Amino acid sequence: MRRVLAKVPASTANLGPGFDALGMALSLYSWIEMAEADDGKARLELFGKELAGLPAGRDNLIYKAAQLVYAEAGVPMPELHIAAYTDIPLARGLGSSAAAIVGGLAAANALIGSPLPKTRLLEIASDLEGHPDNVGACLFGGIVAASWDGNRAKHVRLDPPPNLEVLVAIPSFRLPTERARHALPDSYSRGDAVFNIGRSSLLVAALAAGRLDLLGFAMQDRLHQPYRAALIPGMSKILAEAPEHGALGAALSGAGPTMLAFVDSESTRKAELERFLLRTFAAENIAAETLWLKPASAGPEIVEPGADAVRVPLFERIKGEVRA
Ligand SMILES: Nc1ncnc2c1ncn2[C@@H]1O[C@H](COP(=O)(O)OP(=O)(O)O)[C@@H](O)[C@H]1O
Ligand SMILES: N[C@@H](CCOP(=O)(O)O)C(=O)O
Repeated sequence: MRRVLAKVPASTANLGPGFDALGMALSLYSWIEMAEADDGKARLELFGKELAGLPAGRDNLIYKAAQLVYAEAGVPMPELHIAAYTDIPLARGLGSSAAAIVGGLAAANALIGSPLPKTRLLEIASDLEGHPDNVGACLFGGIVAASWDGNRAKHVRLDPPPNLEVLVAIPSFRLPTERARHALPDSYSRGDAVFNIGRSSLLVAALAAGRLDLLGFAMQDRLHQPYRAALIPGMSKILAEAPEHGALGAALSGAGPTMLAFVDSESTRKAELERFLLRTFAAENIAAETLWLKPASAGPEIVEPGADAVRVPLFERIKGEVRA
């Protein structure tokens, strides 16, 4: 029986001004193991505290994504055995839902011999997620600029500049993306639209050219961060003052509540920046943890055991650690 294991990266969407358009994959991962059921019964095993309480049947996001691959490929849908574990905290703006979707799509596609190109997986993923930014980064790795018209998605992937490190401050509370989208207005002034077009275009060019000195200016946003600030105490102060504490630029990660700062890997001010982020959240009575991450250059990596392998050793080890 075939069995595959997908290692899927986290992602940060928007990067400030690139609302629903820009994303970067991050070195924090979800693991999804998938096989066609030999006993004809659907089964989903969820490991670790993050996935506790999520649907454990065909209504799970991973399972739904897998079903779409079989349907699109015209392959009869078998029952699936799926096991999942994630280090990506849920509903914090680090792309856990994108990782579940992309992992489900990539694993199912690999199981049936990869009939669907990744460009088509991007369209299916954008449809499920509702926007192409973090699914794009999760699928292709690196930095992705993507545009989706509700049917077709086009993207360009950039290698992240060398020397770019990512500090995230992750509050302990969850903020579902859907709720954070409801805080946004239905229309914007021409001034705000022009502001964001300028910053977002400059940001993509700066990232492509390795102009890290421009990030502070280019990451400014008027389309979503100002409206979400009320949901995330401390956010406005972090955006305004992170550069004074050594950040190249700062943004709300995705829909939040995680705050992200880009840092030059050779900076001598990393500890100062980390203290500033934690202190700012603490002043608002928000417990938070920091993580130092790197841009992840790869999308889903598929590990396929040989025909005689019964289980994937790596996933067994992860599950063993989680169960212990
Ligand atoms: N492995 C998973 N299996 C099923 N659903 C998941 C999984 N990972 C994430 N989700 C769903 O995605 C939701 C979080 O998505 P969202 O609010 O967009 O935040 P983010 O993607 O930034 O973590 C979770 O509450 C859960 O419903
Ligand atoms: N462009 C979306 C991105 C949401 O990312 P997530 O990781 O928070 O799901 C938005 O800003 O709503």
